[in-house]
Amino acid sequence: MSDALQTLRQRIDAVDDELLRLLAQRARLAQEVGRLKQGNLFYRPEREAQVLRRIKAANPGPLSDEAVARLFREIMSACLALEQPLRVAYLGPPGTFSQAAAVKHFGHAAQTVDCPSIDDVFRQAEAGMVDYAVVPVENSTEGAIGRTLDLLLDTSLKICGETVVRVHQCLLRREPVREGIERIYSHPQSLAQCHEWLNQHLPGVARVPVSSNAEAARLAAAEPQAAAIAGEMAAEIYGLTLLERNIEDDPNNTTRFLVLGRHDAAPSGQDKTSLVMSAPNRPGAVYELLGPFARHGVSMTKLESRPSGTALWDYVFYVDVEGHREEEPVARSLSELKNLASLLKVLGSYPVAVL
Ligand SMILES: O=C(O)C(=O)C[C@]1(C(=O)O)C=C[C@@H](O)C=C1
Repeated sequence: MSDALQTLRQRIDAVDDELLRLLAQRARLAQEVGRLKQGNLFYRPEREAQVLRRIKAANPGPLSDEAVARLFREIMSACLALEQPLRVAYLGPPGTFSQAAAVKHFGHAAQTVDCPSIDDVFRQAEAGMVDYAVVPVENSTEGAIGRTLDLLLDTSLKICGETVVRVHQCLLRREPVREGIERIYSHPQSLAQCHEWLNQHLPGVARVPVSSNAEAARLAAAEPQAAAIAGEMAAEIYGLTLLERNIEDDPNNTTRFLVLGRHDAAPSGQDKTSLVMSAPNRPGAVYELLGPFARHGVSMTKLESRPSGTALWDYVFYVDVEGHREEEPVARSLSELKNLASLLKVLGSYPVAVL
């Protein structure tokens, strides 16, 4: 080993020792916070968002803001696990983008619990079998996830966070070559998202829709002539070779997930409030529902309508606005809306996704 290399590695070792000492100091402080919180909520989404935002703003480089935020996410995850280990339900099986979303939001110290359906994810959290739930709510190419919106209408759970995952699809196979693939398994949405790539690179190969990308990976692991389209994490879990990365036709393909718990979040300084409302059946009623937000200068970031499920042509509106329900402009808008809407349910106020 050259002298220069040896010296640099010695200096890295010294920095690592110092980092370790500081991490232990941070973990002990978090334990003290945990003792103060006894009987209260341990997971504090607003505080975590503030820590990550502060770190990104203070980042001197050369690591990217994203990289330092990911590191601090894991540090907080490990510190929180000392206070209270968390269980988080997601739409399984293991290896789905929902699991990636749960890990991205809570870090690797949280225990993720796979559920067979979105209904089951809600049920597990409602019944207190898990502490939090992570559910997909919208995709940039496919639009709203209807089942999640429908379940939000009746649940006792509150939205306490959001996270956004870039959906990068990969071609996975047991054999390390592209030749000889006879069929490709994937979720119908993923097959659709990779339509052009498949036409160009694997024309004539049968596309077989299955219930999830992870299920596709599981099947491909058992069949030498098959391949799967799934996320990178499925390759490791199911022992497959990653033949091609980023084969989705739209490179910005993104899914937004909601974090649900039995509480929402305190104001973090940069928040969203989600609500669902419906208008009485008379001319101009829907228009009037939007008035309070306009009058109080509250920006709307999403408006989605769904059949109410009660009467024909009766709709409910899912709305996201900027700001926290405890902050004056949103609070005033909501109190005016109470008199205008035939249904008004605040689904939660929560920090805007940082990572
Ligand atoms: O500040 C707190 O309330 C803590 O418990 C500490 C800490 C952290 O590691 O910074 C850990 C968990 C919480 O979700 C938020 C922050």
